[in-house]
Amino acid sequence: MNDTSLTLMQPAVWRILDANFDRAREGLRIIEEWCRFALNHQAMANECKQMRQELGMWHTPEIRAARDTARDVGTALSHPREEQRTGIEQLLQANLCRVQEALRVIEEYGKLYSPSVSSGSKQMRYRVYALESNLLTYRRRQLLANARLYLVTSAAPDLLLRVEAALQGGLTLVQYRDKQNNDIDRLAIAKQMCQLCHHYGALFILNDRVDLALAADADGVHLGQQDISIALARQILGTQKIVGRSTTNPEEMERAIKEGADYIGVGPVYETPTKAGKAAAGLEYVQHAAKNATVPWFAIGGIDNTNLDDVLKAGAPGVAMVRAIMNAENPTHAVQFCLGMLNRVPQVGARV
Ligand SMILES: Cc1ncc(COP(=O)(O)OP(=O)(O)O)c(N)n1
Ligand SMILES: Cc1nc(C(=O)O)sc1CCOP(=O)(O)O
Ligand SMILES: [Mg+2]
Repeated sequence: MNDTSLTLMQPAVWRILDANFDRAREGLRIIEEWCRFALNHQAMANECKQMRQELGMWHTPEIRAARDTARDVGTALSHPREEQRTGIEQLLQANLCRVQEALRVIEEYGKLYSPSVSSGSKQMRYRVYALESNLLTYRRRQLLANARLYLVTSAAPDLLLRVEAALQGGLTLVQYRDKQNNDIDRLAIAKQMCQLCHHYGALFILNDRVDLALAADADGVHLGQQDISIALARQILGTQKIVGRSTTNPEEMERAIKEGADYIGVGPVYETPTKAGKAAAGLEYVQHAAKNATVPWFAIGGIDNTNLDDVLKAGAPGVAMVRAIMNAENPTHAVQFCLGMLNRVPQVGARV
């Protein structure tokens, strides 16, 4: 490229850089506010602030001077989706994308302006990817720590409708448990259920199958005592995903926690046709968990609204249910009722 053509295109390049420095900084500010005021997460808020300051240094007066808002044909353009965000997750995601796109533009057009700005922008884009992954992991762990009711699904002709009804009652944690479909159907259902859960801001966990959890981009997997090790599941899924483990006695609980389970199932509290043949561990095991568990845990097995109070009195901070929700006439009301009871009992100490 010769000097003349460079001079001719310079105002356009500077206008592009100016607009994208603004875009990246604004997006970062929106994410920073959430990290600071909602998550109270100093490290993530500081990372956003530092990136904004670095962008501010690259955004020199000469680039700012190229701004020509009056002639900008793009100021009135907005996508209908920009006006409507259904939840905080979507809002954060949209702004992370906005920052990543702006940094990519700066990286490319920056090559015509300053190689150091271009390469700095590329490095910053990778920092934003890391921030995105940290934010997602943090949100997952928070949702898990705060979840008190866990729906484990059973086969139903209107499975997704029932899960949606339960989500409408305020459920934030769902496990897809399917012992009868083939893998093609399982994966298709898992993907749909995952989307549904995320639409309602809930976590989606897959029972047994790490491979399908990965393929469906689930938030995690639930492993039984006969399934693969927690370490191997992490190796396959990555450190950001949740790995839960069933436990039936104090030894299994201790081992699951030592092996790094993110949460444990504690049961069966009562014998249940959903898991026929498995002896009840009883309320004594719930009491043991209440004293000893150091990760989030859910009492499971035969729990419904007739005995929930006993399970809560034994010290369970959260419960997992199949029939009480899946077979309820109205899953929304069933969830609301159980959450009402669960929330009457204050959370004693930290669950994480
Ligand atoms: C929350 C929760 N706890 C325990 C179980 C049981 O898991 P597992 O022992 O693998 O048995 P199946 O569910 O596979 O029959 C669970 N699913 N969820
Ligand atoms: C899937 C499962 N796991 C259990 C365990 O103790 O590990 S009990 C259970 C079934 C729970 O079903 P319901 O709520 O219908 O009794
Ligand atoms: Mg299992």
